[in-house]
Amino acid sequence: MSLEVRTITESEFPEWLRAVATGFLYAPVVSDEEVADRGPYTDFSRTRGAFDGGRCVATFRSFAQELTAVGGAALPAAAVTNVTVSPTHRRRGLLSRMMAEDLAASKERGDVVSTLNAAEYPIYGRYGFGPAAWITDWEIDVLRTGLDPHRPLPGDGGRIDLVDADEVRKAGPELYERFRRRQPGAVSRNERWWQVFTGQSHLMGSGAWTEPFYAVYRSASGEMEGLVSYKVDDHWGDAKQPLNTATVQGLIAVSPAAERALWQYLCSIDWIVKVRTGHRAPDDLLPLLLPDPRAARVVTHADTLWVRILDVLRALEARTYPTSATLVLDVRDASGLSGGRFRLDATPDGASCAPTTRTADLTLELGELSTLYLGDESATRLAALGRVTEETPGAAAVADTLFRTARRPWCPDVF
Ligand SMILES: CC(=O)SCCNC(=O)CCNC(=O)[C@H](O)C(C)(C)COP(=O)(O)OP(=O)(O)OC[C@H]1O[C@@H](n2cnc3c(N)ncnc32)[C@H](O)[C@@H]1OP(=O)(O)O
Repeated sequence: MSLEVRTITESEFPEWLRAVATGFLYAPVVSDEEVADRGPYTDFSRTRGAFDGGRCVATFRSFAQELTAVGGAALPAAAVTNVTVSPTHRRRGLLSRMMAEDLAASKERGDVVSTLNAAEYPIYGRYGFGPAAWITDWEIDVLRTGLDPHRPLPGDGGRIDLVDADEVRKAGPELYERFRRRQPGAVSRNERWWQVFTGQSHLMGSGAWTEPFYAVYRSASGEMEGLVSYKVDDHWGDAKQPLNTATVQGLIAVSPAAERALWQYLCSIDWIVKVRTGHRAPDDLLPLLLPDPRAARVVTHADTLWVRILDVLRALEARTYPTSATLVLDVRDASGLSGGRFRLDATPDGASCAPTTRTADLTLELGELSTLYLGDESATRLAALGRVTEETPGAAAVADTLFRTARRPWCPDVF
């Protein structure tokens, strides 16, 4: 029997969610509560499934998102998520079919990029995605930091306050908007994101909810500049010494002072001997905020945000460049959606990009351009790996002066 790939109807949503649970190896049952909870945040015209008879055997969904480009522009993005194919139906091209349909629809809609978090590294490169932002998680050995536990409060006139979930839902979104508009690689959050963050709604497979602690930093003028959510385990040593670990669920700050104050606060709570930071930017201020940076040990370092440029011209014009240069890029895209030869004229005051017949300076696959886009990767490094071809000697170095950024992009969210 042939497999039908199509968008689903609302009445098929419970069966589709069961297929998601199956693909992600969660218990393959879905409660009415979950269906009711997620329905309003699911665009069924962008929710695809593959059906074998009446059974859903593959799932794929995209939703409207904004991605912050270098310089702060909010790019219309199609965020891809809930990608599964049941173990009985893998390696028959179902993912490729659903992806091709969604990418074409997103391009048609006018989205500039597609984004996703890849479960496994080898899956998405073939579709033009490239890893564009990475994360690092640290574990801080609090007793080795060199921070003075007798001075836990910010020394800058600001203050730390514990708040409850209601206040987080009220003030968090505005704080996050300020943060993401200045953070290349950050993505927009919807209302459901805040519901999940504060326990009003639950992600599939996330286990029983326990209420975290929430603390905010307010500057001397009273403005909220930072928010942290953390949970603490209950672990005591045999000799009755406290050995608790605080695990950060999220820490967002719009000033270095807020960042410093919140880490200092976490490292000064009695009984806590370890702080696990959660996903931070690889060049986070954190280790260097500690008198002894070696107290922070890297526990995870991994690609997180994958980007697939849909519209090269608009993507290149939307970001900023620190210097003036012209570069002709021959961008290969096997899908036929986004490739071509483009001339980028960049200046610090703005950039223009247009199709061209001029000889290329660099030839590269779309996925490599997507990897370079947020400034986190070096064209010189990709050229050394044979993944970017220099048609004009020195063109990779020119690309690096244009694309690379002083601070690394960061996407704190998993979606
Ligand atoms: C954004 C997100 O939601 S990430 C979550 C992704 N989902 C998962 O990891 C859940 C478990 N895995 C799965 O459900 C499936 O294996 C999927 C979705 C990853 C792949 O679905 P499939 O329908 O098997 O993929 P499809 O048959 O279209 O494969 C296309 C190509 O990708 C390759 N491929 C697919 N999955 C993988 C993988 N995990 N690792 C390496 N290569 C892969 C296939 O071999 C095939 O290569 P080919 O064209 O050279 O033959």
